[in-house]
Amino acid sequence: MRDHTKEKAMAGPRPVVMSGPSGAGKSTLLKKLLKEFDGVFGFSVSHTTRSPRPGEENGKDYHYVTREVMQAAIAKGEFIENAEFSGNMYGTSKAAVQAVQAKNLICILDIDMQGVKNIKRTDLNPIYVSIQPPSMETLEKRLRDRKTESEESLQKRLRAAKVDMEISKEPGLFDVLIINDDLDLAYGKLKDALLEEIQKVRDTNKS
Ligand SMILES: Nc1nc2c(ncn2[C@@H]2O[C@H](COP(=O)(O)OP(=O)(O)O)[C@@H](O)[C@H]2O)c(=O)[nH]1
Ligand SMILES: Nc1ncnc2c1ncn2[C@@H]1O[C@H](COP(=O)(O)OP(=O)(O)O)[C@@H](O)[C@H]1O
Repeated sequence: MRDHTKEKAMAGPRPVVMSGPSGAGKSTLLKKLLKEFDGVFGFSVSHTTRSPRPGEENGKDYHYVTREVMQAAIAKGEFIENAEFSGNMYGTSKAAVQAVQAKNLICILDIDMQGVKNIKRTDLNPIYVSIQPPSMETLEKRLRDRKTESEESLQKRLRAAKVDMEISKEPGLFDVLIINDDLDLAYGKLKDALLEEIQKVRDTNKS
């Protein structure tokens, strides 16, 4: 039998996939994590064809590209996964994940349900975390209060959210399911779920 121990160790820490409806609080939670655990987590910067929101930075929140550029890159095999969400393209490039893993950090991917299903077919072997809102009403309120979406975009996101919330119940799809009601409580649960990996990275990077 081949010894995979070394290969696994060389592959570094397990990535973390965060998924859940738009407006559930994924960005809020992962930003807290990146801030508190600087030098432990790194964000996989996706590509998207949607326009940047005020305050978002190219290369930090997303790589903002045209559909043509994105399609060409996908055709060249540069993406691990890609999906169409609410009328825009989104995708994780191989380079985005490699950039984080090269630093021996836990790579966080913020991806939709199609992304989750496609990542399951790869050898990335992440921890799958689902972030869910307490209810559709709360989700709608949060999305409206965020003031980033047009009415049309908001309705598309709410429709996608209903589907997401149903599929998320599928047994075995996620390792951890967190209801983001009280933010501090949800963040505490997220940290608890990732504690073991956090400790591993700290131990490895210390020595
Ligand atoms: N499959 C996939 N989904 C992504 C990727 N990047 C972002 N998403 C998802 O696309 C959806 C829309 O993201 P965004 O436009 O930033 O809106 P927000 O979730 O409302 O902040 C969310 O469900 C994200 O998780 C990606 O690289 N691949
Ligand atoms: N636990 C919470 N309680 C109240 N508001 C929240 C909570 N978590 C996130 N929010 C707010 O809800 C909105 C959606 O959160 P966001 O992180 O952008 O979601 P996502 O990245 O999943 O689309 C944001 O305006 C955010 O500040």
